[in-house]
Amino acid sequence: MIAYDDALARILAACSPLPAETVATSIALARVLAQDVVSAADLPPFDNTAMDGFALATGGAELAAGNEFVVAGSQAAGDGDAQAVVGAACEIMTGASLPAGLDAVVPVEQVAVLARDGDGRPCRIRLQAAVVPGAHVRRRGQDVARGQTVLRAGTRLVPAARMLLAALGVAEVAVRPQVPVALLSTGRELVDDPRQPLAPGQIRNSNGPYLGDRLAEAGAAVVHRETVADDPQAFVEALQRALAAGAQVLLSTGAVSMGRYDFVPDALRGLGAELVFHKVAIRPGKPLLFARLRGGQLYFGLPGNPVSSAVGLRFFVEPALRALLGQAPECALQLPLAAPARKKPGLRFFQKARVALADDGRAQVQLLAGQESFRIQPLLAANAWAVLAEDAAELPAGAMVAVYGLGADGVLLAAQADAAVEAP
Ligand SMILES: Nc1nc2c(c(=O)[nH]1)N[C@H]1C(S)=C(S)[C@@H](COP(=O)(O)OP(=O)(O)OC[C@H]3O[C@@H](n4cnc5c(N)ncnc54)[C@H](O)[C@@H]3O)O[C@H]1N2
Ligand code: MOO
Ligand SMILES: [Mg+2]
Repeated sequence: MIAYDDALARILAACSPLPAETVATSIALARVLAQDVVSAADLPPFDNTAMDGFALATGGAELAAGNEFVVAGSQAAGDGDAQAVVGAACEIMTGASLPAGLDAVVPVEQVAVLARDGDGRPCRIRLQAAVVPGAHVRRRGQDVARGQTVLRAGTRLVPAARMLLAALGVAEVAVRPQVPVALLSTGRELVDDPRQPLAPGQIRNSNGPYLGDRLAEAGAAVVHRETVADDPQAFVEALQRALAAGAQVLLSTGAVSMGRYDFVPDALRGLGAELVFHKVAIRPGKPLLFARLRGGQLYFGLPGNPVSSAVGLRFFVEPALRALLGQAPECALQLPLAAPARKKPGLRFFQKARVALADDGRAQVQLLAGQESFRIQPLLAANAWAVLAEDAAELPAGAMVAVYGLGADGVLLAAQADAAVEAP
């Protein structure tokens, strides 16, 4: 049995980033950048006004209230470059480029219109408030300067990133491919079809759907999915179908512990795989296995209990996916425990947890009731995983513990720490 940190180091040593591919930005949502994005443009692309009003030349000094201007010209969003009439103001609409020679904008609410032309357009105004140089002007390049690195390799393209790429006119991006993953559920007791009545001794396959959903969020594409009974030969055939489908990472659930039908380790050895480790000093999920297949593919044998398989995915598979996607390892938040806790020393515990706000408004972490690895329901109350160190035994309230989001896909725990939803 090895320690978690050792297990993780061995996994990461087996992972290098998948070769990059170029895709249209329009279809790149949730993909991970393989290269930095350097802006080829300024944003905003030209000086423009933030307010509807009148553009003025201040001459570099504040214009006092009471100043009067003739209004010559009108500039709206979409109009091209314009030249100001010397000494005159220009009517201007939000987003319009600033006529050359003008450097400040006074909002329409802050002027008195002294005269209008035959079409009702203002032709003479008086300032009702002082106007400073640069007022209400959005400068070219104020948001993004040309040549600036706006997104780093390893960044997931969330909607805000795509908004920026769209604003900059970036048509294509170099990204990592989604990691092709196969999902094998083992166990003759498992039933996949929710309409099929259960015979005595049968249960429904709950790990398969959970892992499939989480894998999609974590940047993987499930290329093969199969449920096999406790039959080593059927398992080997399923594994070969997974490889034929192009899987680079294979996950199985079940059949890795001490039982008569826990055939996965031997079946892998029979295929010439290198068993990198089997059994880790953690709870839940202790019988977890990691192997490299003959073709170099990564194999994770996740224990069958539902929460054990979830922990295996979150703390073993997801770090591997991040490495394959060229992403840096995650950092944990450190948050105080809401209540004292006890645990068995020697094992690292991964606990269903809820980050919530205490009365003083600070985030704290609550370890949920029902930590047994067969209990799915507490996962719904959880918004985080709390990790209790190997050497810890008695943890007082307020002790700092490492906290991770439910998935590694970058949801900020702070955002999840909403006090509105109470833990049961
Ligand atoms: N003598 C020992 N027995 C067990 C040990 C041990 O150290 N010594 N470890 C226990 C721990 S911890 C775990 S975790 C499990 C791991 O078992 P396996 O990985 O071999 O998984 P199975 O035996 O196939 O199944 C375990 C459990 O999970 C249910 N299961 C399996 N697949 C699914 C699925 N897709 N959806 C829902 N539930 C699933 C299965 O029916 C069993 O109840 O071993 C302990 N035993
Ligand atoms: O570790 Mo098992 O995963 O406790 O149920
Ligand atoms: Mg078993």
